[in-house]
Amino acid sequence: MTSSIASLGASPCYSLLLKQLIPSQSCLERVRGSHVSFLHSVGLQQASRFRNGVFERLDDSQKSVGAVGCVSSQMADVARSEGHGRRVSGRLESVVCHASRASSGTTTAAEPTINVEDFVEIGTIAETHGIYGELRVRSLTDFPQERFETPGTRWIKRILMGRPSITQVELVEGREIIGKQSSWLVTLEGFDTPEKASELQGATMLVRADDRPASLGEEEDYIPDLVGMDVIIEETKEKIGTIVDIHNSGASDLLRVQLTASKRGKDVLIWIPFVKDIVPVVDIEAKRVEIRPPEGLLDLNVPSEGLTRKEMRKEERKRKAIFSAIRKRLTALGQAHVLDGLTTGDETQRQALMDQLMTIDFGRLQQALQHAFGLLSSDSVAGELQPPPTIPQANWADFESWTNTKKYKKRPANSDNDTARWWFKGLQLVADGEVAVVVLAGGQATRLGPGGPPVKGMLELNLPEAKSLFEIQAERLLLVQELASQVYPEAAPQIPWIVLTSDATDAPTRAFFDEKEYFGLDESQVWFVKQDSLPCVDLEEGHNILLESPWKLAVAPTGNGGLFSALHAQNIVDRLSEEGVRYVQVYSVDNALVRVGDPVFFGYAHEKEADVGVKVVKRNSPDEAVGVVCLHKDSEENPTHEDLDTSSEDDSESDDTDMTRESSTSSYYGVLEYNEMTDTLRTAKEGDDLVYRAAHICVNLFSVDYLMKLANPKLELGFHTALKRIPFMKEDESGEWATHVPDQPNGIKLEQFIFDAFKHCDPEKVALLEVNRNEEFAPIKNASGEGIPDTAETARDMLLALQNRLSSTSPEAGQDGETNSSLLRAYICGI
Ligand SMILES: CC(=O)N[C@H]1[C@@H](OP(=O)(O)OP(=O)(O)OC[C@H]2O[C@@H](n3ccc(=O)[nH]c3=O)[C@H](O)[C@@H]2O)O[C@H](CO)[C@@H](O)[C@@H]1O
Repeated sequence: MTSSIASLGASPCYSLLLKQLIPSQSCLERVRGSHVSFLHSVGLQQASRFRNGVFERLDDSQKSVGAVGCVSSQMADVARSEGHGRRVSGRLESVVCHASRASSGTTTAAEPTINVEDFVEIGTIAETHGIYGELRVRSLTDFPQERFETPGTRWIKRILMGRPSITQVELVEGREIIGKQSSWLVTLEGFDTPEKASELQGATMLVRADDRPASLGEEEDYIPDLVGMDVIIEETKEKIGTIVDIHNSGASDLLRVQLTASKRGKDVLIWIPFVKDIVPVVDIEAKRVEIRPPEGLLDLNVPSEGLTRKEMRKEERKRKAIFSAIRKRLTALGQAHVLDGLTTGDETQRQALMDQLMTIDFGRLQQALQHAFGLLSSDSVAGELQPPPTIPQANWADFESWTNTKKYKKRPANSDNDTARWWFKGLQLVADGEVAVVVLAGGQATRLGPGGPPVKGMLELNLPEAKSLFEIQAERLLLVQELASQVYPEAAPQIPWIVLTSDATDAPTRAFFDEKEYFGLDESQVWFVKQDSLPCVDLEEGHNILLESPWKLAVAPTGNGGLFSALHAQNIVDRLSEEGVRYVQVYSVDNALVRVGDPVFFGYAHEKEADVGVKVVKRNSPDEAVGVVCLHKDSEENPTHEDLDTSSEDDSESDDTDMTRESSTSSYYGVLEYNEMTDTLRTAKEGDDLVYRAAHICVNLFSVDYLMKLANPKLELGFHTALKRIPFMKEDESGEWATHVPDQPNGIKLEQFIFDAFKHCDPEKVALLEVNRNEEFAPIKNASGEGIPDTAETARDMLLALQNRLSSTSPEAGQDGETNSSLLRAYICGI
């Protein structure tokens, strides 16, 4: 019972390989694993800590219920996403094939009832392809050739009328699509038109569980074999529970184990890393695994033995009270339909719905809707608009020639070369630990299409050495740290790199950083911060919340402006301030040329005593999909920097009345987003130039003082609406749940935009800086394609062009400052 799992990540020979039919990365990729990713993956950071090779539980008063709730909610998520909900509940549910089978080509009604558990999932059907009804399938199996190329019988699982329906189909042929993720095009008999094939969009493809794949390798196990196995303590031979599922956290596999009721209380589930050190014996014949749990592992999430019945009843009452408040609120908001799932489904599904409801701030949803529709019903660009006055430029051409002289290592106090002066001031701020960087890597990454990676930052650019966006950005951070410590040798700066993630991107991003060993950065300097999500609503009057299933609300991340509430909720701004950080650069992950930790930007903002910094480039054409920076002279009721001086604590008394004061006039910077601009503004010209030509490239800067000010709830950013096609389920008049896949936008996602935070800053404290688009702006917004702008290919070409241009001016060999100069070039090139 004393073995440590701290060493597990280091030694692949400890690993057991899983061949599995549920989502996984390749087996070899999953042999790593560490306590950090394990804890993250099960969401237990707050309930436990790992120290000296031992899992410790935190303060008894907080941990148990929270941790159990957290895990049960995660369980439910995994169960839903992998379609194993019934397995968890331990019930075999008979599923009657529905009438829809008859309309599905060659589907058959030969079997009146089918057990879901007789099948395993091999893929999900993403979309139709071409005019002959081909279907694009995302592989969930380790045997894709066998499953998607070999003709024969397969099965399709859909949710029809709120229930799983399984139908038989015949695979005619299939072929692989080369891309970042496994994806296959398959043809199914009878589905020979796009219309017919579209009936299967969103469905899951199955094979019978007894349809075993080709032989497994040594020490490889088939996940369906593991489920249901007994879990035995190797040392004592005591049975402690049963495996109910396997979850792949990206970095390692985790066994979900239901503890034996008499031992640990009812329905307690724990996670056990599936690595050889902890699970040394897997006996398929005897249907048992033997484990050697590190101290403390089995106690995670188990209700404390110290928790008295009274305390447990108290917790239960508290939970009921919270839930009753949610019910009332939903009823008052006219959204009580989201509770319908509580009267159907099994216990796990109902629990999942309850857990999700408890995580949603419905008051915030209501405010967001009011704000968004207020904004829509009035003219969103009301008030007087002006382009910004003359914007200073970062002049790299001058800077480059300057760095080729022996002055490079000097620290000019007052250079008349602005860019050089800003650069050195910025390096000093870096050396003194006064800067941090945020990468906006939340959202849903849907625009890169089905072949794209799960997270934009993982996108690899096809450079001479393939590198992901995250890697390019991390290297720049390392370079700028190095450059600062060469000029200030006493310093060894570590710039905090804050990674904004969302529900969709959090787990894969963490796993990727783990797998890539933080790209050479110190793990402690990378801080992950997950943004909130809000429910999506339908377009119709009343704006009902859309349901993904009877037990799951459709939710979406709150836009990149969700950064601010996430930073405050997780105390990041306080932490930055305590660590002496004064400026934070915030940039979009999808810009391949972004100068991460740019000393010029920091130095410039510092010199201007700015609270907000905004990099812009000249807008290419009226049709370019970029927001434009402009100055508003507005008259409205919302508070701006002139209405509120939040620096004084004493303001609190007058706050409420201030909020309802009559409108005032003030000016502030903002960005008109490309899809919110009128044609007149978009195309307005002054001679040959566009009037609104300062394109927002989503590389901004905020002082920590200003971030503190934004914590004032009255300065919460407003919400914008994004119209989307959102598949949903709805109960019809006969009480059956039906899936709807709209072909037109039917729903609304509510989003905050990062640049709306400029509004609360005195324009005098906003420092705009024009940079060269060829050097600093290579956005990746679209999936690759002939003539398509802003793709991985266009970004790669820009990086290579910049590198070629700079290498033609390489410093002379042996010249003083050569090393620094080449580091500088590497920083400027980005590769
Ligand atoms: C709202 C916003 O900033 N729009 C800017 C964004 O447009 P764009 O249309 O790219 O804006 P998106 O909101 O899609 O994404 C911007 C960045 O924010 C991140 N993200 C997005 C949503 C979310 O909930 N969480 C999150 O972190 C994305 O990962 C991305 O890194 O970049 C363009 C330049 O390329 C600018 O001209 C636009 O003004």
